[in-house]
Amino acid sequence: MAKILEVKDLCKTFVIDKRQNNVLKNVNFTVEEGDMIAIMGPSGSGKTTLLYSVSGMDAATCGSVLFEGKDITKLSQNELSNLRLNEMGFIFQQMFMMKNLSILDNIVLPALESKKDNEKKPEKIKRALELMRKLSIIDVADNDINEVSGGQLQRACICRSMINKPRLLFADEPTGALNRTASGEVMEAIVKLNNEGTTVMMVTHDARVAARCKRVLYIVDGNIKGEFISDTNSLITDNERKLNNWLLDLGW
Ligand SMILES: Nc1ncnc2c1ncn2[C@@H]1O[C@H](COP(=O)(O)OP(=O)(O)OP(=O)(O)O)[C@@H](O)[C@H]1O
Repeated sequence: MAKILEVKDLCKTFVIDKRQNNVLKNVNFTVEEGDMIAIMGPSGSGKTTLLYSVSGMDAATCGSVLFEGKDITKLSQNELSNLRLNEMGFIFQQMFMMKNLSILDNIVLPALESKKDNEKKPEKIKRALELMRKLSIIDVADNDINEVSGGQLQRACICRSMINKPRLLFADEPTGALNRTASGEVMEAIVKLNNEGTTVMMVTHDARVAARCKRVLYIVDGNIKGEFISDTNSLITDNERKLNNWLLDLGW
């Protein structure tokens, strides 16, 4: 498998009132095409900072982040925004959407911003509708964002994150604000996209969610302390039990 992301000696330090907080300390890992990785760890261990640093949303303090061989820490702000718009998708716990647009219009919006493909607007709308059908939210295409459930809204956010056919999907606690049923539906959607070839890297506190991933990296105090590889041949419940035991051993 080709490497899509190579993180080498990544450090991130925040300075507040001249006080340094070394949040990421020489982090190294690789993400291969088709991977689905969960980042877990105690609160404040640096999970979100890691996600933001490797996706170029936040600047690294030192080290390198190779996205398909290109070091994104060396890119200009403009190059980074283009890369994020066209090659990366983002899902957050807070489902930021434009209030004055329908669900469909929200999903299409990043495609209208992108010059990646030479597509006309009707083709972009067609693609958005296909994504909505795949994630079982086609019925709410014309609804306002306050006329859908939390699970539907998050699946709409996933459609939006996929509209420019990203190579890598980043998710920060994508199920954090959802009940168990909606969380299950959102995970089904993400697993489906991963099965179709989208590489996924997500932060989660939920072992049930992480158990659906192929790998789990456990981060403590800005360092990766261990890696769990899912047994894809075992039942999801068995994998979840093994993951829970592994997390307990690490002090979770
Ligand atoms: N923009 C920022 N400016 C200053 N410090 C920050 C910033 N973002 C994060 N930090 C600090 O970095 C550390 C790690 O935060 P981060 O949000 O990455 O942890 P986390 O593992 O995702 O936590 P949680 O599970 O609670 O969301 C914390 O000490 C936090 O205060």
